[in-house]
Amino acid sequence: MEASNGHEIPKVASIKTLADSTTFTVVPSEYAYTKNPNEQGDANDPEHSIPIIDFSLLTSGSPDQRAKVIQELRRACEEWGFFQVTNHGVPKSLMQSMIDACHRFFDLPEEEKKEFQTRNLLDPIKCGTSFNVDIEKVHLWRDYLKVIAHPEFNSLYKPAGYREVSLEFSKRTREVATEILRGISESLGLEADYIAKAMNWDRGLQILAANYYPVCPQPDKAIGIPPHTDHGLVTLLIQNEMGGLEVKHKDQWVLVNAAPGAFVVNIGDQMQILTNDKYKSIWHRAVVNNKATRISIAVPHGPSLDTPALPIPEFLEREGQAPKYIGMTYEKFMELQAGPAAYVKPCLDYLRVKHN
Ligand SMILES: O=C(O)CCC(=O)C(=O)O
Ligand SMILES: [Fe+2]
Repeated sequence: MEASNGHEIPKVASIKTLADSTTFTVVPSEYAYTKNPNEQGDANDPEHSIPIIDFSLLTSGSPDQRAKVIQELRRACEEWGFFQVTNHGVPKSLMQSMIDACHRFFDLPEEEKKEFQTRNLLDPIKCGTSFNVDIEKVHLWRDYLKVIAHPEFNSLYKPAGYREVSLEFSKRTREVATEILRGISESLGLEADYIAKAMNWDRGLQILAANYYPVCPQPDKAIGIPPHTDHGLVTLLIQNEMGGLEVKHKDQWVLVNAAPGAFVVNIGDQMQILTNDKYKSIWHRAVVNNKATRISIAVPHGPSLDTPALPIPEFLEREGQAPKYIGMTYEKFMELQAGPAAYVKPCLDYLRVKHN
């Protein structure tokens, strides 16, 4: 970027560099973000805990057990849009290795990360800081690394071990996501593979999106990721020992206390479209802390890029509903979400059918 006097304006440094470089006692003004204290949920309220789905009963339970879990899944999707998945069979050690590999990437010297800094949304590998430093008003206390793992597997060649670990992690996570999608399909009264077929899941997008949140001297005055919804069908998330994911539930922000080794799963925008608002894509955010670096890996799974999601006809017919959304390819939708339009109103609102 160039200023009017022709001088280069330095790009915003990674927040890691900034946080490592000085002993900050205050959040720099470019990062100042205010949260509404009245919306903070009570962390001790037992009601404020996202539902737990026992994955083993989906795949190897008796038909009765499976039917019961599908009911629980339906309730979790309707009432929360977020749930934890336990007993999924992905080894804790693999999850930990994936977090460690991403940590080693963020720890590379800034010079070595530069080659992966790009602005193009769908580049197979990209790293950067904040969200959209060119247009945003407030910078986020977060660096990221996004690698597309499906339909084509991509990988970094450094740090050592990243390729092997991310290949195994992306495969195993995708298997879990596929089963969850089957369960969600059934919970809507459809064939288990209905959504996968309609969304061209075999060519579907899977992104390994790692977030790095350094220690912040004033956690209440900055934000890791502000309120947003995820663009895909379902996102599966893991994190290191530091919490920070908050979910908007009944107008309050609820901190997700995930069991160690569990996946945190949430419904994305494409699923809200398919279900004509029955399963909503829930607002969530990442807060930062003043104790230790937090790393999360969000793994959004979506349709193939050329597939437009539309409310499911069989579902509409059964519910006697008119479609609430028009179609847009997943690629166009992602572009919309990454651009200035997303600051004007939620992206789903651009697709809502207008009734006169
Ligand atoms: O770090 C987290 O817990 C949330 C990450 C997230 O929401 C995202 O990457 O979309
Ligand atoms: Fe998210």
